[in-house]
Amino acid sequence: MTGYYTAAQIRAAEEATGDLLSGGVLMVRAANAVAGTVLARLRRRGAGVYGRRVLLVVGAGNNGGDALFAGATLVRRGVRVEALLLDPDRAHRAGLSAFRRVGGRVTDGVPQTLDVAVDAVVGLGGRGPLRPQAAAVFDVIAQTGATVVAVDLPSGIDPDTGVVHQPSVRADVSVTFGAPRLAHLLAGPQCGEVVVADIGIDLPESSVDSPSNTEVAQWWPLPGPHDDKYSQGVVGIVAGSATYPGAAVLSTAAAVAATSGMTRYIGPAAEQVLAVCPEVVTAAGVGAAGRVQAWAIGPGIGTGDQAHELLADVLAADLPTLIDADGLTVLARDPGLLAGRAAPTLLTPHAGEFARLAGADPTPDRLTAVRALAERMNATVLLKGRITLVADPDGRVSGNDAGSSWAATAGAGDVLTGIAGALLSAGLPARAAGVAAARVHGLAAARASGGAPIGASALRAAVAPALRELSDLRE
Ligand SMILES: NC(=O)C1=CN([C@@H]2O[C@H](COP(=O)(O)OP(=O)(O)OC[C@H]3O[C@@H](n4cnc5c(N)ncnc54)[C@H](OP(=O)(O)O)[C@@H]3O)[C@@H](O)[C@H]2O)[C@@H](O)CC1
Ligand SMILES: [K+]
Repeated sequence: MTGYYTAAQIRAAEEATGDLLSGGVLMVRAANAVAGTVLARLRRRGAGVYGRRVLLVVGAGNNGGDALFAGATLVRRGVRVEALLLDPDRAHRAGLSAFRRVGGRVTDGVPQTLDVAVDAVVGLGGRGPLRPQAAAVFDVIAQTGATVVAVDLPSGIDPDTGVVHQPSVRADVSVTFGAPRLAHLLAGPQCGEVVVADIGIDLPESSVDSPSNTEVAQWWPLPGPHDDKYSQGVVGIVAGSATYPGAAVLSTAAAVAATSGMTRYIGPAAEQVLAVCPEVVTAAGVGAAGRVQAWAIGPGIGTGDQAHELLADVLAADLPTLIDADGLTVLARDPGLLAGRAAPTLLTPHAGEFARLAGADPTPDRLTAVRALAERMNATVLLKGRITLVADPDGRVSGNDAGSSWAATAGAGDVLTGIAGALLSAGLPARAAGVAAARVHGLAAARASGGAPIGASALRAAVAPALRELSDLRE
């Protein structure tokens, strides 16, 4: 599990090292990591590092200090390094003299040919967008095609909220120290590859995390020798309408693909569902469904009285329940439906449904927004997006970077509902079910796409192959 931290948590851990911080040891370690990353990127761009060109864009604080010490190391390796000081009077003193001592040069402009640009404008002390002078420098850098290495995190991105201010730096790689910051999850696409260097600081367990693929594989309920259809979970799907049977087919078929438990379907699209998945057991209503271990309700059910009645029936059963799409619209009008529930509830809104439930858009600070809604609804909330965030009412959050936006297609949410519903029925806690489903959804989308746009049917069909690949990671 990778944990993500606030700037305050990182600063407290640095301070706890005492002499290591005040004596500059932490900064030397950080600088070594920056130099190592720059050297690795130079090699990736071509043979040898001698004579290759690197520009350090240096701001007023310790983030710039990291770069200047790293620059000194690079100069000693024969790299041609120049430093552009945005605020010369406030540039890190010791760093600048170390850089100058070995022959590092200070410059006013961006060289025409450049291999690597180091963004050391701001790190944990950064607030707001890139200021105009720095923004102009990075505009010119973009034209050189240089690899951009961010020290700690790209400048112009808020370390704690991940808000990507405009303008800001977009990095190919971010090298950070001790542990990743919240921004590395929340603004993942802007950070590029994230390299975490050990500088010898100790951090407590984080309340924000993201599982590895191996962890997701280990959570996934795969049948053992003593399992039967009940021990693998029975999920009841309430979805679709006579006019819109597609949502029913997608969510039910995804549930069938996700686990080897049993899938029941309740709704008016039974015929269409059975045509695709004959293994599904259909029933006339929630009360007549027989044994169910978790419910997933919402896609395509409409938002009228009948949908309200279905949702009320499902929630009254007090089993683990996922609510999506139309189900969320109904719930937003009558949040009292959740009152008195003891079983876990997982709400899976996209930004628009989120706004209906919360009364406000989840952006720009999605982490704070999703936590607040989870607390208020006393339910686990999965906020969809390129970065999916799943918050428990107690404030713990798990995130998933889909790695691409191929899954942003009509019906993709129905597929997620089926996968997460199946995991709930197998007994996974709501947050784990949500983040694991989001991970497999993203892997399936990448697999189905291969670089071309996809529809939700292709995504659904790729769930099984994605799971097969994942199960190879189980120990
Ligand atoms: N402490 C240590 O030994 C270690 C520290 N480490 C490193 O230090 C970094 C934290 O350093 P830090 O605290 O000095 O803050 P930092 O991010 O450099 O900002 C400094 C100044 O920038 C300014 N500024 C703010 N926003 C701005 C903007 N948008 N655009 C332009 N300027 C802006 C603002 O000053 P202002 O101009 O507003 O007066 C602010 O005071 C950390 O990320 C890591 O890299 C590691 O080496 C481990 C050991
Ligand atoms: K930076």
